[in-house]
Amino acid sequence: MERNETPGATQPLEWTVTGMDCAACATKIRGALERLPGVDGVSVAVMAERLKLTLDENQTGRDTVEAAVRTLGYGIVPRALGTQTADAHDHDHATCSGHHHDHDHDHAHPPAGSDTGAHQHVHDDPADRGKAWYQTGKGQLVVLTGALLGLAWLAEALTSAGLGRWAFTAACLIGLAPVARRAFAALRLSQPFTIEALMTVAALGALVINAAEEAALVVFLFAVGEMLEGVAASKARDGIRALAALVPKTAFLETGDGPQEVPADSLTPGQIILIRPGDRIPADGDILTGTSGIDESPVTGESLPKTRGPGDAVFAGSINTDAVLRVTVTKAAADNTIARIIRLVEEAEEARAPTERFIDRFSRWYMPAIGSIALLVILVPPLAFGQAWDIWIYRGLALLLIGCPCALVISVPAAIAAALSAGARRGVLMKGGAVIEATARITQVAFDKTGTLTHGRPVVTDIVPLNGTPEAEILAIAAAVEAGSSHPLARAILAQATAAGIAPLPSQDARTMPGKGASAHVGEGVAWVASPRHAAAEGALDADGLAEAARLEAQGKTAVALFRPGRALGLIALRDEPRADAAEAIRQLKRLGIGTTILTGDNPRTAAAIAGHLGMDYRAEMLPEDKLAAIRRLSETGGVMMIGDGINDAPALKQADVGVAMGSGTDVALEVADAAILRDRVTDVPAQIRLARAAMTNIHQNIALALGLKAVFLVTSVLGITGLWIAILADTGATVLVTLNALRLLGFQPEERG
Ligand SMILES: Nc1ncnc2c1ncn2[C@@H]1O[C@H](COP(=O)(O)OP(=O)(O)OP(=O)(O)O)[C@@H](O)[C@H]1O
Ligand SMILES: [Zn+2]
Repeated sequence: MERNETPGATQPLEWTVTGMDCAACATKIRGALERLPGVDGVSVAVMAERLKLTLDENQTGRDTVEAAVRTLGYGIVPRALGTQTADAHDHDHATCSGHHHDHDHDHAHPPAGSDTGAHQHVHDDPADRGKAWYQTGKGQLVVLTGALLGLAWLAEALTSAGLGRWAFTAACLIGLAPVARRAFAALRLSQPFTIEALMTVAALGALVINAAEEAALVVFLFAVGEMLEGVAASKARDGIRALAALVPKTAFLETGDGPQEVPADSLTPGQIILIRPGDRIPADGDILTGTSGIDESPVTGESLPKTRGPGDAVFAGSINTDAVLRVTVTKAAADNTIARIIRLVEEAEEARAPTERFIDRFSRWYMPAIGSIALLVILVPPLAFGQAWDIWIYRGLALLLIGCPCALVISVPAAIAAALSAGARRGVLMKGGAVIEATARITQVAFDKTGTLTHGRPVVTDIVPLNGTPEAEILAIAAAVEAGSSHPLARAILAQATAAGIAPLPSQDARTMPGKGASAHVGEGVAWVASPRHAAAEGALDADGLAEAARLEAQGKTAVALFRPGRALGLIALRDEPRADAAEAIRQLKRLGIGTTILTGDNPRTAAAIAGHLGMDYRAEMLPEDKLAAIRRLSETGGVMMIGDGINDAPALKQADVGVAMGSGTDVALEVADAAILRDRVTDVPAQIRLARAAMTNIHQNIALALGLKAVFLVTSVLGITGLWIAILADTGATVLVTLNALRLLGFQPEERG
């Protein structure tokens, strides 16, 4: 293993424990590490099949933790904070770019932020990733125990009775050795109740009561189960990781003497790259020249190519379909959108759902409880009722194997990992199991209007002069005021001024009043662009002006007033078209039994026009704090989801049970909310809810399946109907069934059917 000689010794380190295929193992190690004496500052997160340790850089603590992990029979590799496992360095090159600029520098360049290439290689390769099943440790145990079992059967068939029994005993002991070693290691860390311990006791016990053949079979089946579980668990995770392989390895950098091929992860913001038609885009950037169709399906899940031209943003991993583009790089490889999506989903897999935490606590007493019952079953009938020891020891041992909580422990994380991947591949990102659970319980969805139900690209439709102000002057002053604002209305007004060839006047002291308007010092004094209501409240808009604004608003437009102290200069009307699929989305939500409301800062007439068209409730003229209060009130009656564009709705998004940011490419969208919808599709809102509901149904099925099977075999074991190998088969079977069931979610189609 490679030690992490990171300078800056006080930095917390992330270590990844490898070689674990089973969430139950992970839970066990976490238990052990959390109770290690003399180690502070360790935080442990269980991921699908590995464990992430974060510990303060403290040499003794580090050594203790490392030693403990190794004693338990696992590997441990450092992972410096800020790096990610998302990079595709070890992935199959055949799946990359397809355009053959594969070069030998593919492996040479770690992304910015990782300290050496070697680490990259190490932590991108936890234990057995990418190996065929027979090359993994668990696979080899299966082959070994299987071969020994076969030999033992052969020995029994071909030779006299005695030899067969010895062969089975040998097969059992050899296969059991690595398992027993881990059981003892855990015991030393005061973890007596582990799966390995259960297995070891059961197999040794079976040898004692002369059931050598069955003991060998049990060891073999245990090995098979562990391996299958590992294969299935890594499937759930690979779905999202494969995205990274879509970013090409190299890029054509524009240099003084022509284009030069360089590694994609050496690109830095500001560089200019050339992208040929048919190539995948190697970096996030803005188009400098060229107009082409861009297929963004890997990033946003949107399969229809969109036409993008100068000034538009493009994402790494998208496909440039028809023309040469020159693109200015805006993000280094490590924080391009696709890397952030992958990192987000990986982190989301760590964030445990409430159900998962419950299962965790449950399995902590489950194993000891079953262990005690097994002991009673062994002791009571022979001692109290003079029954034969053999029979009851055998039944007790079978019961012990029932105590294995694998299926239960893996039931939740497997489903969650699969659901997160299924969502992410469609551009619906959810930050963890808790978000999935909350989404499944939503009864109300509140929409912000601008940029969510509408395109968020209003255009100026009318300019109404007041008090004899010329139109050109209205635009010039309004544009000057709005130059300091990023509000969609402000951008529309600036765009209109540019289109009319009017330069904004110089301005100073620009301010914005959230939910009301903007102001600045322009020319002779201060000027405002604000809602007509605010203009009237300031005494600048008279009854005639208000009536004129109302007339525009009744047409579904948004009117703003340009005014100076006590004097209105004009009205500007803007129109923002509803998204084509908004009505369909609202209809689908209703069919899911979910109430819908618009919460908008816009005026009631415009809001009514859109709400009426879409068939939903509305609340208008809401200041940001009113939206917050409205969400709070809605959440008294059930789960509330708030959909916003992630910029000015941050408080409301936080307040809601599930805050969803909508809109492709909005940087904040990925960070601020509980979930993000990357394609501009309102129908992804009902899709997200359907996916979450499907995930919860899946989780409940899994829990019922795991507990149900255990309950059945608990009874049949006590009654002596089923024996040792059925007990272990039931455990393995349940684990595999549960994982396979979870994997169904990977293919879930959240779009409404029929
Ligand atoms: N920069 C601005 N320029 C002009 N008017 C503004 C500006 N900011 C806010 N307003 C006025 O305040 C009103 C409310 O703004 P707010 O940003 O809260 O909501 P909105 O963007 O219109 O709609 P939604 O709340 O649905 O996103 C706007 O309709 C507009 O009349
Ligand atoms: Zn198990």
